[in-house]
Amino acid sequence: MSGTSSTLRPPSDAVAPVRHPDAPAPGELLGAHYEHCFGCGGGQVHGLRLAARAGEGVRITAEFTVQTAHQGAPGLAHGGVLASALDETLGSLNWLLRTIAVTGRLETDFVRPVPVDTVLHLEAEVTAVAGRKIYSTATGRIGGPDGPVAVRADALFIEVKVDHFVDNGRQEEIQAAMNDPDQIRRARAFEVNP
Ligand SMILES: CCCCCCCC/C=C\CCCCCCCC(=O)SCCNC(=O)CCNC(=O)[C@H](O)C(C)(C)COP(=O)(O)OP(=O)(O)OC[C@H]1O[C@@H](n2cnc3c(N)ncnc32)[C@H](O)[C@@H]1OP(=O)(O)O
Repeated sequence: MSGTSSTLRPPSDAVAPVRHPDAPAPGELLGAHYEHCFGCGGGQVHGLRLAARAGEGVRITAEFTVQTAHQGAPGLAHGGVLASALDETLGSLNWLLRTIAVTGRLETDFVRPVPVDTVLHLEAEVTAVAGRKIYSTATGRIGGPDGPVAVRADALFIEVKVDHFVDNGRQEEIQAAMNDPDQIRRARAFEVNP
């Protein structure tokens, strides 16, 4: 059983997404947008450490290995962790648009159980853009990149300015990020829009 709510259907004035000319080349490993991100950072002991790669057009591929710390039922991945992996993969599409956007809505279908130690092969794509609204979709397959779909999601991301983080994040981490030239460089990679 699956279905997408009407808020995730692009409006009639939506346009096709455009890959930014300075987007990472297809095949390029994207790296973390923030070292302490639960989804992609290396600084979180139980984080997903999801590794995403730029694809062709406005597509991303990513891999994530389910760890013992990610269990819900015995030996099986927690659904919230799988939703996080989908969310992170969809968030990585920001690199291709060179736009900063955050998840407004995420709808997930859990199709097959995902055991611990499984490599989840994720793929995401921007489907449409309407003003600040970015529509996207993702799948997670098990047993290989062409294996059966275990999870899938549709999402609506909303474009924000860097102020979204500066104004709302805890001061401690914001200050540390602002003092980190590498973090500033990564934030700029999203902000330079023509
Ligand atoms: C020096 C510092 C350096 C920092 C550097 C950082 C670099 C970082 C780079 C990259 C980061 C990428 C991170 C990816 C991580 C993975 C993705 C996540 O998990 S993100 C976390 C979870 N998401 C949130 O925490 C959002 C919380 N929500 C909000 O903040 C607001 O609600 C926000 C920004 C989403 C929208 O608020 P509004 O006031 O800006 O805009 P309004 O007017 O409400 O919405 C705009 C349009 O979108 C629709 N909309 C908004 N939310 C919707 C929803 N939930 N469902 C349907 N439509 C929605 C509205 O109906 C409106 O549509 P109409 O223009 O009128 O057609």
